Amino acid sequence: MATDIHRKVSPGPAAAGPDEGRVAAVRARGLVREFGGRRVIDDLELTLEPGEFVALLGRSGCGKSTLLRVLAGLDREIGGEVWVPRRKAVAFQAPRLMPWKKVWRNVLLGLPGRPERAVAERALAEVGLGHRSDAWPRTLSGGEAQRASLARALVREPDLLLLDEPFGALDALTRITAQRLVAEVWRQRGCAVLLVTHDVDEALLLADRALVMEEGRIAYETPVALPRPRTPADPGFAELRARLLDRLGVAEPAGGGDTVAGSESVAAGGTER
Ligand SMILES: Nc1ncnc2c1ncn2[C@@H]1O[C@H](COP(=O)(O)OP(=O)(O)OP(=O)(O)O)[C@@H](O)[C@H]1O
Repeated sequence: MATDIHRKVSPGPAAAGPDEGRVAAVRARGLVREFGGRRVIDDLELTLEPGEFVALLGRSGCGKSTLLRVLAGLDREIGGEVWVPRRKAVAFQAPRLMPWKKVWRNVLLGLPGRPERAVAERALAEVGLGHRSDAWPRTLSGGEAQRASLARALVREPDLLLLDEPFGALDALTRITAQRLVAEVWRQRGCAVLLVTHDVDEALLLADRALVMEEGRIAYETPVALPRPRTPADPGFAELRARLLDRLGVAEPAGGGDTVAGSESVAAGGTER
């Protein structure tokens, strides 16, 4: 059914489709993924600019993880066209560390050549885990394991970092620390990030742009033009949260921020696609 569009993966740090002169970190055109004849991704269009941080929201089962796997090159049974940079890395909700390898060896897992331990140690230091380099994965806390997983992504020097609910299993405090870490890594590295999350606040704290996926497409998007660093108390945050929750079909609890009344203002600032 599908053409193997990964032949079109760009060799450079960014991806440029033949239709446009501009470079982009991700470009998907008419992307389709079917499972048993059911279209989970259905004619999806998506562009990420180099260095852009984009959050992808959507109801459970709408196809977010499927899209991420396609962009990561883990799933090639697709139709349509995708351009992604060669240097890309992915981190999942479960850290997926090999229990029989020490942390630093896990970080280097799958890297081509024979990278030196110092490469792993630099990435571990970047995520605040330099002191656990020699540890076994089972001795790490959930937050530490997730940071090791992020270090494993960072040693790939990605131009595109794909994050699939990386903080989903963390407790609230650890999650805040992990979010700040990702914000800092992104600020320092300047790579494009696509973050799948169920958490609207997380999307608004981190992203330049929030997308809502519905029935296999990007159905809605809104810029998040708030100064950084952000907190949920920032002016404009509550309105954006209300707008996104509304678009996701979730009502805010009574008293939960300055709700947006009426469909006109809900649409204001965002774009239906
Ligand atoms: N390998 C597969 N075989 C068959 N169906 C699949 C496969 N992978 C995903 N699906 C189906 O595709 C749909 C989208 O799944 P996906 O995991 O992408 O959703 P999601 O938006 O990430 O969901 P969640 O937010 O719950 O993680 C689901 O109905 C799922 O059952």
